[in-house]
Amino acid sequence: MDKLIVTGAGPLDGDVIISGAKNAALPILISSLLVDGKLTLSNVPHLQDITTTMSLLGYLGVEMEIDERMNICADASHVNQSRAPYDLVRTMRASILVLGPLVARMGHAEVSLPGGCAIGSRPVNLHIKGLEAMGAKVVIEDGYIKATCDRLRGARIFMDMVSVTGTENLMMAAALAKGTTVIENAAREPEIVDLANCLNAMGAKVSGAGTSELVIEGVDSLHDASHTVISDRIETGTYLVAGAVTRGRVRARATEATYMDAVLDKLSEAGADITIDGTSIELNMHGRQPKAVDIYTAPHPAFPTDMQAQFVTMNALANGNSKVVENIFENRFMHVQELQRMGAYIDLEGNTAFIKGRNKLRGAPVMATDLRASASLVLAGLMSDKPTVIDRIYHIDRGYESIEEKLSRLGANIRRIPGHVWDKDPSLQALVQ
Ligand SMILES: CC(=O)N[C@H]1[C@@H](OP(=O)(O)OP(=O)(O)OC[C@H]2O[C@@H](n3ccc(=O)[nH]c3=O)[C@H](O)[C@@H]2O)O[C@H](CO)[C@@H](O)[C@@H]1O
Ligand SMILES: C=C(OP(=O)(O)O)C(=O)O
Repeated sequence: MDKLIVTGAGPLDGDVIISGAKNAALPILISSLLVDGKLTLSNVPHLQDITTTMSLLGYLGVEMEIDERMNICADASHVNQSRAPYDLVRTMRASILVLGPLVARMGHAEVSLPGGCAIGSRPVNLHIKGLEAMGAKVVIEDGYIKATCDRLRGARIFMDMVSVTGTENLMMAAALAKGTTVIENAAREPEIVDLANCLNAMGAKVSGAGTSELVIEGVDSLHDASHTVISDRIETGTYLVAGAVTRGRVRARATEATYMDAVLDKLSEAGADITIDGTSIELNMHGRQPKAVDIYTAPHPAFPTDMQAQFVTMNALANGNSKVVENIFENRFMHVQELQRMGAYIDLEGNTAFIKGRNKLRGAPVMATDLRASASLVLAGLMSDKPTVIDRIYHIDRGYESIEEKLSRLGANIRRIPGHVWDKDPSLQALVQ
């Protein structure tokens, strides 16, 4: 297995180009299933999750062309499968998003219960309840969600928890339903708005995206369209925190500050100078140690759970004490144990991490347990006095495009060691003895 080795190398300084948003690109790519024609996408990030989604769509009969700049043309004219097997959906949570489009388009879907980051139990009851309200008959058998319906019909759906993929699944299903669907307590994330914009470009009638009431007037069919995926606000936030942790200066380019109020607000509170100029966001610490900040995760526009782990690392390296409360997922503190191995002072009590900041951490062999946890370990390695060897980095490759190249360009000391090189090199192995 590949590993990352990160060694502290002083303040980061430079520009980083932000990729398209994973969590927008995945539902949008999957929305191609709704069209008897072509969806052409640009600004798609080069990530393992995109490859996984393309394999799944290919299996379902979507023909795909991709160029070297990651422009993807998905042609779903010949979709001939409505079963998404375990092997293709087990590594990625977003695979559940084929459920709504397949029932809407084919009248039938069988989707294996999905995997993804092990950050909580992550049920899909709201996806199922919403489809049932639209007239689908749904059973769970042998690990598969099996849904059937001749034609979905519009319905009034109340989501009793705010669910991002739940809202997306139902929005896509409702686009081809007969009649009008209203989703109450819908998620308001920028990725929801991006999906709605893409669906509307295909001829759907979605309004209210970005508010908690979505109205979708079903249409009989959708048509060819092109769409550019929005920038990744979580990748942006991660590089800005890298700048904060190392007391440096990082300018994130090709991004969008309006998606990021909660995160930018906390970085300012931590003592960063933040300058927004068009599609660039610059963070400058002027050599200062960040100040500890309290964090409470909640659905957008509040502080995103996908930035919690990175802020735990920042607080572990900050001046002062802080608490970080995780309100979305019940098991999203697995990075804490690894950060403790690196010398971080963190006490965990239920869904709250109590953190006492310190100047530096100590490099250690650590294990990536999920996507953002992996990022938090890389950030910790940037301020450690010995090499940090991060194992199981396939998690990070799900969501960060070329992370070692982007960080190296900012001045970080980070190397990817392919598994076969690691296995044959005792000097590398000595780093974890
Ligand atoms: C591919 C993608 O976009 N992933 C994001 C998406 O995940 P995902 O869409 O899976 O997360 P949800 O918004 O659905 O989850 C929010 C909360 O609702 C609960 N819930 C959800 C669905 C359901 O049917 N029943 C239920 O109880 C979940 O257990 C969780 O406690 O939003 C999360 C919250 O911002 C992010 O961390 C993930 O990066
Ligand atoms: C949790 C995440 O991804 P997923 O929902 O695909 O597991 C994430 O992007 O942080």
